[in-house]
Amino acid sequence: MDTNRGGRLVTRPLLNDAGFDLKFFKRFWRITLLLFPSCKSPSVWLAALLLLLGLLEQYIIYNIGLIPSKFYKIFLDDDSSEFTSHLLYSIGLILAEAFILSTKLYVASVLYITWRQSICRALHDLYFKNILYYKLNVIEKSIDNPDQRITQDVDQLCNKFSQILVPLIITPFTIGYYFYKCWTVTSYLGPVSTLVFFAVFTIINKLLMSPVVKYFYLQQKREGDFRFHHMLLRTNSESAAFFRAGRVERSKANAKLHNLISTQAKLIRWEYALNYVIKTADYLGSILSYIAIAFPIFNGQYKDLSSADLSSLISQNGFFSIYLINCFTTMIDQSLQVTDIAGTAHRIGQLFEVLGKLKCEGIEDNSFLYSSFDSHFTSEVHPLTNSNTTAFTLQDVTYGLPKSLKVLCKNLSFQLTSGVSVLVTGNSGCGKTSLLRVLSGLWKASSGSVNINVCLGPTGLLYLPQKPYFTDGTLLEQVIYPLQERDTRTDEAVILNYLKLVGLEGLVERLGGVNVKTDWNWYDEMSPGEMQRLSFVRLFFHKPPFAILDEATSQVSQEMEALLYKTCCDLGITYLSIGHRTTIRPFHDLELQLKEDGSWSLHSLEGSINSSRI
Ligand SMILES: Nc1ncnc2c1ncn2[C@@H]1O[C@H](COP(=O)(O)OP(=O)(O)OP(=O)(O)O)[C@@H](O)[C@H]1O
Repeated sequence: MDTNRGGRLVTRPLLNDAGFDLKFFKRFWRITLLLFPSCKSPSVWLAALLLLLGLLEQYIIYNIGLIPSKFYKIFLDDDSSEFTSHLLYSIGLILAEAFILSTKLYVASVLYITWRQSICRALHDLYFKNILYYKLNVIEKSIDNPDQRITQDVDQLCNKFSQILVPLIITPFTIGYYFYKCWTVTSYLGPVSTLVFFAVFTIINKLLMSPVVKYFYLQQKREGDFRFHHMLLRTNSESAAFFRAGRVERSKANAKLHNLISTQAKLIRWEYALNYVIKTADYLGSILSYIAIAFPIFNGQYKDLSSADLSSLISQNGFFSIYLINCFTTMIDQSLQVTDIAGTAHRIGQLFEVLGKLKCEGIEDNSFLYSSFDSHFTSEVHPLTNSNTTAFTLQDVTYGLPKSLKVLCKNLSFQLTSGVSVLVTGNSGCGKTSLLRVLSGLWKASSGSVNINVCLGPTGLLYLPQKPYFTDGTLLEQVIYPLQERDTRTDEAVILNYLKLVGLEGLVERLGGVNVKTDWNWYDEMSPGEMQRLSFVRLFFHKPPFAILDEATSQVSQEMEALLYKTCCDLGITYLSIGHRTTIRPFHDLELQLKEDGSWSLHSLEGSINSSRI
């Protein structure tokens, strides 16, 4: 069951989603190899240490369990000399147990973070390779919520597995041992009655658990819906306030709250019944050992024992039988946990599989960091040495929506050469931005060739989208993006000048400097026009020979727009822009007009120099 198809709810992956098929085992094996990459890896040593601590813990628990029986014997024998030594021995055992327990928890936590780091890194290596993150999130929709799989599922898997690993190995042996111990005291009665008792309560528990689990996950879903509604309003509170939308928002929030509360009420009722059964089992379990031992005592099997020895034996048996029940309970808990772990491992394995498949498909990314190749999209990355470089050439390119037969543009041929800026026009939805996606290799052209001769990125062809992208970090980090400080020499004075040029010096004042640490969410702190101006500062800072401007000035005034285009010209940046305003036409040499029927035309802005129609 996956309650998170919409990407905003908590998921509890269940094995039902996966199924125990060959693929499942392959995925599980892949995760296991990541958890234990080699015999000498730290996780193997940590797991071995954990196992050793688990065995020691069992030994100490056994001895602690026998402490009361020994005390009974000491008191009934009136043996004061033994009392002190047994007391010291008991305190020693308890201290040792406390030490082992906390060390075990510590080692399990270290193991958990080691595993989390190695799985997340392996996923990051694939996810951030080229543009796989885009492909997976936007085009390849075969798996849900990759972000949740990386951030939550990996965490759950590592956390649960680190806790369960040792009990999973040890519990079958402890069950066998305490079964035998019970048998030696009460013959078959003790172990069999424990087993029957356990089986009966497990069945009742299981019957009551089903509705509790169902309503628990429904509650999680409703909780998510409720929170999401408040989050949506928080993010868009200004727009809602302009609408004076308090009444409709309140009624929607109340409807979500009502759904949540009614589910919680049902959950509470089922939990009431379940708790009643659990408490009954707890207390009945504590007297079960007396029922089992009553038979051999009343049958005279222990009539030769002194009162002290008999009390001691009764106490011992109490411990054996309660611990046996405890072991059975642990085993059931483990089986539930194993189901969860298997489901989560399946989801993570699936993500690895899809990323691996996409990687093999060879998504192109000739950014400044990487360079690769595919049949429709070729790159010959070279440094720009002369002023007549062609940034890209499109030859007979036909493109459409991914995984769809809808064609947006047919047999398009044109190029972007330095000094000749191109304006792309056309009605909304005709495929202007899609052309940029094809150019950048995000979408594949269905036919024709796209030759990119420069690096996609700040040293070759920089892209400025309509909605600028800002990451977290300082103002300087926004400007130098997608480079990092270690990749480039940054001159704060230059950045400051550009900020002043576009009228953003106020930002520096608010932040206290260009490179002052801030926890700003940049989208909340700036107006859309300011974001676009800051985006241009990024362009001016990098001064690439070519730029793609996708309605990058739609939110600024015409005066500012003219200033931004003029500065591009002054800096020698040749651009391909998309824009609707007629005022930007003078800044371009050619117009590429896209039509809704898939045809196109290319002409000089002073007069047509070339045109084609299909
Ligand atoms: N990720 C996507 N998956 C499928 N279809 C998409 C995707 N993004 C856009 N489209 C569709 O592709 C078509 C062209 O979109 P595109 O963004 O290229 O239009 P546009 O000409 O830039 O429009 P506008 O001027 O409004 O920005 C539209 O019908 C749009 O719905």
